[in-house]
Amino acid sequence: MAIAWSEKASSMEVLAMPPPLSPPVILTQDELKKIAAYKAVEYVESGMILGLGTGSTAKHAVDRIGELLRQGKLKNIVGIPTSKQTQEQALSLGIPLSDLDNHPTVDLAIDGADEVDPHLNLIKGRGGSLLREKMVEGACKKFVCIVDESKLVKHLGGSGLAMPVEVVPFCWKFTANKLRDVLEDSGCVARLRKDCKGEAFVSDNGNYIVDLYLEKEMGDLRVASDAILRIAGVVEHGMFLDMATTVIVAGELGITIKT
Ligand SMILES: O=C[C@H](O)[C@H](O)[C@H](O)COP(=O)(O)O
Repeated sequence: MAIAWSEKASSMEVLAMPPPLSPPVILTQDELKKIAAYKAVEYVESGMILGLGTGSTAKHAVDRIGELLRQGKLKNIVGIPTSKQTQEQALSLGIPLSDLDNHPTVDLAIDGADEVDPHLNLIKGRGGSLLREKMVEGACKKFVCIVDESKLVKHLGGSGLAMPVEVVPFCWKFTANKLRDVLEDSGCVARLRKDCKGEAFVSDNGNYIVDLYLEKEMGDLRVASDAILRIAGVVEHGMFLDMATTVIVAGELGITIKT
């Protein structure tokens, strides 16, 4: 039985996969995402107000919730989508939807992440949905994050991929330069995210995304978070600190649940 992480955790549960068949079954990354998502949906109970995450992992969870509703195994669910994309998916599956104005407290949210550190801090937003995700997941009693093992990092930014920051379009270069300056000690490079046509990517909220690439660790994440949020022009960043209550990791050797 393998444990994906050896770092400090308040509790850890490792669910062993059956002994490997011969020849061993190699699961794709998408199959691992689906395994994590289905496991998370086991936490859903009838009558819950549910935060519905965004991205290729969360999509499996939303599909599964729709399936269980159709089968009558779940009842009276109200979904709070974290993006227009998830809203469309949920509507197509017949999941009743609402919003935070009408349901300011959410029982449970299930969502993916781009990076997970050993303390369950996350980077999210590489799909561009970080602001609504942070609002919905910040309103949750329980936030179950679902990832395949490729998302595990020793420290946030450690994958070498982007740490997204949502900014207002007005003078975005000014804001991007301020972001770079604030994270100068981490060797920060700031780039405006572009869409497939080479135009500025526009979020569901009409904002731009500046992607930060870090050569070194950010140090104290709370300090970095506060410094970023103090920049006029920043709407929100993709660090989700102390928000996930559970992380379900699917890997080749089984599922690991960290709380
Ligand atoms: O903006 C996108 C969201 O934060 C996603 O939850 C995150 O990027 C993970 O996406 P995926 O499950 O597709 O890797």
